[in-house]
Amino acid sequence: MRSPKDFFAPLALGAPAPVREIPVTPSRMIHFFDPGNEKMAAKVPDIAKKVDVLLGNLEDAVRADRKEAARAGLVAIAKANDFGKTQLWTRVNSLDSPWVLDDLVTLVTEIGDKLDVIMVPKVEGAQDIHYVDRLLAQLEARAGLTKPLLVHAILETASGVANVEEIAGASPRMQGISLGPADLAASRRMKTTRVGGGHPGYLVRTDPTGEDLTEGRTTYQQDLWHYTVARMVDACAMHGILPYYGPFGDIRDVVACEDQFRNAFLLGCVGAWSLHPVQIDIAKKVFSPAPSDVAWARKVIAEMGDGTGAVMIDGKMQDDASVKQCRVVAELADALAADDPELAAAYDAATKEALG
Ligand SMILES: CC(C)(COP(=O)(O)OP(=O)(O)OC[C@H]1O[C@@H](n2cnc3c(N)ncnc32)[C@H](O)[C@@H]1OP(=O)(O)O)[C@@H](O)C(=O)NCCC(=O)NCCSC(=O)C[C@](C)(O)C(=O)O
Ligand SMILES: [Mg+2]
Repeated sequence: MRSPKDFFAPLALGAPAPVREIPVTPSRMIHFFDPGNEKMAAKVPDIAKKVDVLLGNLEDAVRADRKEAARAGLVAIAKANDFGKTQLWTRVNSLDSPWVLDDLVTLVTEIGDKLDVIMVPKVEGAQDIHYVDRLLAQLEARAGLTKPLLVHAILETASGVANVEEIAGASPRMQGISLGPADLAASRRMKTTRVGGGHPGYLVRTDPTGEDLTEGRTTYQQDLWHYTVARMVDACAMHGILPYYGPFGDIRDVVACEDQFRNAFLLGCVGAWSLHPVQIDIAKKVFSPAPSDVAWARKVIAEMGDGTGAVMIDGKMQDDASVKQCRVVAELADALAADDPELAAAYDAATKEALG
């Protein structure tokens, strides 16, 4: 464990100083693509205009014999394009794989100035982040980078969940954490066979009403990921970094995808992954606060004055704590609206109506 006094010191001579605050730029959807897949890569310049984050994936979902092609494809795409405000991230191979060292060396030295965040899969504990932290500092120094790369961990092993607080605080590079429900399910020996989402067998049932135990008993499906997402959100909030729901593998089921994303949004996540173009708009809709919620938040803030005391608004008690929640929603809305005139107009129209 580094001394708190050294926490913000660069880990290699010539490496840029770590950031003190994680930049909070919109990241409602982290859009995954395989940079070695020519069809997908061809769509990337257009997709870049619609997403907050583009992520060139090198890990799972890329076949072993396509790993080098994916890495080279990402280098070529990053060199050939300027994605403007859209962030460019990558997911490198896992730290125990034969590919990760070349992933890091190649990407940082070739396109380190174009990359914002490096996502590290299957993180088990702070030791994995420390390894990446030092290596990135050495490579940044070699590449002459002036802006430090940030690190995002995937929470997808049982030990990662057990150590999530120390992972979140392991380095000033830590930008955020995403839930990885598929590997996490396998690591925990859960009996699901899907990538994220619920399971019809995970339910509670109302009590019997008579002798027949099968009659008239409503069941309610429960959220398999509630505990993990809530714990991840706390760990991230404690360390000033950002939590994300990960992938929803049933691409066809856009309805359940929206529900899963919304649960994560309400619990504190700032975004989710889009694996297919159809999931981009779902994430945009869910992770941009609804105009009616923004209008309500702005109304409470306006009526609460300096934010202290207690008042009744539309029959509901408001005080310091509710105005703080309203500020979370209103500040997020302002940040998103700053780059999105359509959203700005929707928020302003709803506010005008609410304030009368
Ligand atoms: C699901 C798949 C196979 C369906 O791919 P498809 O070709 O069958 O779908 P489609 O509907 O036929 O595609 C229509 C068009 O969109 C294109 N397309 C399709 N997807 C994309 C995309 N993402 N970005 C850009 N373009 C895309 C596709 O190439 C096609 O182009 P075309 O019209 O010219 O023929 C495909 O969408 C895909 O491979 N997506 C990415 C999958 C991925 O990255 N998985 C890894 C993340 S999840 C994970 O790792 C788990 C975790 C966290 O680690 C853990 O929980 O443990
Ligand atoms: Mg995984």
